[in-house]
Amino acid sequence: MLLRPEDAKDWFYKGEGAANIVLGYCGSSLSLVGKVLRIQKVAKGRSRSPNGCLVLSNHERLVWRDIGELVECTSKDVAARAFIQHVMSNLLDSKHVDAGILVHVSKEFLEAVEGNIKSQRPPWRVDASKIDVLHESALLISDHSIISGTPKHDLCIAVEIKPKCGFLPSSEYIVEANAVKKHVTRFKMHQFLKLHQGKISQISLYDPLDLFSGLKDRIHLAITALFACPQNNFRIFFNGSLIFGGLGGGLDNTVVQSHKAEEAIVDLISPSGLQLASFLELVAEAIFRSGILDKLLETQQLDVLDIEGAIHVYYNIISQPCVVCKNLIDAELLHQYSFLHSLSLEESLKIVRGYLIAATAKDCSLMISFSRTEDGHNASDCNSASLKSSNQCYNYKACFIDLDLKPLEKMVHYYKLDQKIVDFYKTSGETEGKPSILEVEAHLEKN
Ligand SMILES: O=P(O)(O)O[C@@H]1[C@@H](OP(=O)(O)O)[C@H](OP(=O)(O)O)[C@H](O)[C@H](OP(=O)(O)O)[C@H]1OP(=O)(O)O
Ligand SMILES: Nc1ncnc2c1ncn2[C@@H]1O[C@H](COP(=O)(O)OP(=O)(O)OP(=O)(O)O)[C@@H](O)[C@H]1O
Ligand SMILES: [Zn+2]
Repeated sequence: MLLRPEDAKDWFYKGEGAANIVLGYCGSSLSLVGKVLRIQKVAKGRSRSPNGCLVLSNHERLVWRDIGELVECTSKDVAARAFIQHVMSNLLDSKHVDAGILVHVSKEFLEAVEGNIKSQRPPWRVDASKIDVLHESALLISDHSIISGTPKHDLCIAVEIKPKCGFLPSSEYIVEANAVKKHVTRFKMHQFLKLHQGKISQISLYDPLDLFSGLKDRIHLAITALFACPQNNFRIFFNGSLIFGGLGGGLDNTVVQSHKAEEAIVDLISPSGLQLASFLELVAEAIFRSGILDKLLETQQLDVLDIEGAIHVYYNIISQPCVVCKNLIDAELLHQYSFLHSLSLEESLKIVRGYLIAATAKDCSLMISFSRTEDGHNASDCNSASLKSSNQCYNYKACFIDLDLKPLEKMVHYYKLDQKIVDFYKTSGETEGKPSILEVEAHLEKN
């Protein structure tokens, strides 16, 4: 399949993250109805790697050497697809993962799309990046914000949740000074840094440990907190269009969040038989029943040593002196880390592979779409959830998105960011259950 300039009018802007733009389909081709197109972006002013170049570095090819299709990739799309298909899909269950298929896209098609969607993209995203028009392929994926086959007269509501890390690390390689990491979630600590950096205007009370708890009431609590402060962790779609949450993947550029928006959501949702509160309850019910987050948590826990351990092992792989150990004077710590540096290459590769897979699992999103069951019958590929309060049964379908491979060279960034988050939390975060100065300031500003 080749998409030509005359096809561009059938694709509309659906959203974007740091690396990709996602388009929805509004044309009439049966093979495209119910699909989205995920197109790669390139940072403005940054040159792209020429076609034909291997996507992975030599060290990355070592880490992923068991996955032949991945190591030989000369296109990011092919690599993304291979990683999802051969790694993430096995871990998360293929029924919740769609690796997509590659379609050819002409330069003229991409240029036409770029022109059509420009006004809908968040300005800061337009300033930072554009569609990579020299890229010859894009990924065609099922649109997870709708349930295909939903009768025309019925409605489909979907949520997108970016759960982030759902466990507290317990690695023995976490230094005593950072012991707080074992008690406070990374999400919470990161909130304080983001507030300080002006990336968010309010601390979210969402607790990933609630969402991953496996307990219905705590899951419900988490969903309610996400709704109260969605940032880039929560969105609602109505018949495939975003009605609540931030457009463009930013942290705090929420398009619909006012009280009015809440009313609008209620209006929109009620024809499907749901009120807002029941809808949030239904989301919690689906997560609880499906157990879909159990596998995500297991995959996140492939990060066994925490970045404070994995960073040393990373230096084994790239065969360079460990920058962390170089700056250490504590003999006991040096001794502890010398064990990590004595690991074999095979053991080191396994640890770093696990860390990178876990990093993908900590950053992906979950989309759950709902429609009413017709006469109590389930759609063939859906599960169902019902609400005690309304006695109404709903079909739902849950899928993971954004399962991209993280670059090996990001390990150093991960280490630095981790230290920055903890250091900042220790100096400015909550102390002994009392709100921090930052929280108080944010509260005062808001009121
Ligand atoms: O490091 P984190 O936890 O802040 O995660 C980054 C995300 O920030 P978040 O805190 O979720 O707002 C960040 O999200 P935003 O761009 O802020 O919406 C990206 O998902 C980034 O991944 P990548 O660089 O695009 O591969 C994410 O980077 P990775 O750490 O997943 O590589
Ligand atoms: N299969 C899909 N169905 C429906 N909507 C989708 C799908 N894939 C992506 N989207 C929408 O497009 C947005 C951007 O997609 P995605 O997260 O894949 O981009 P990204 O650039 O890889 O993100 P990141 O910033 O995490 O790297 C998502 O947040 C979601 O709202
Ligand atoms: Zn070291």
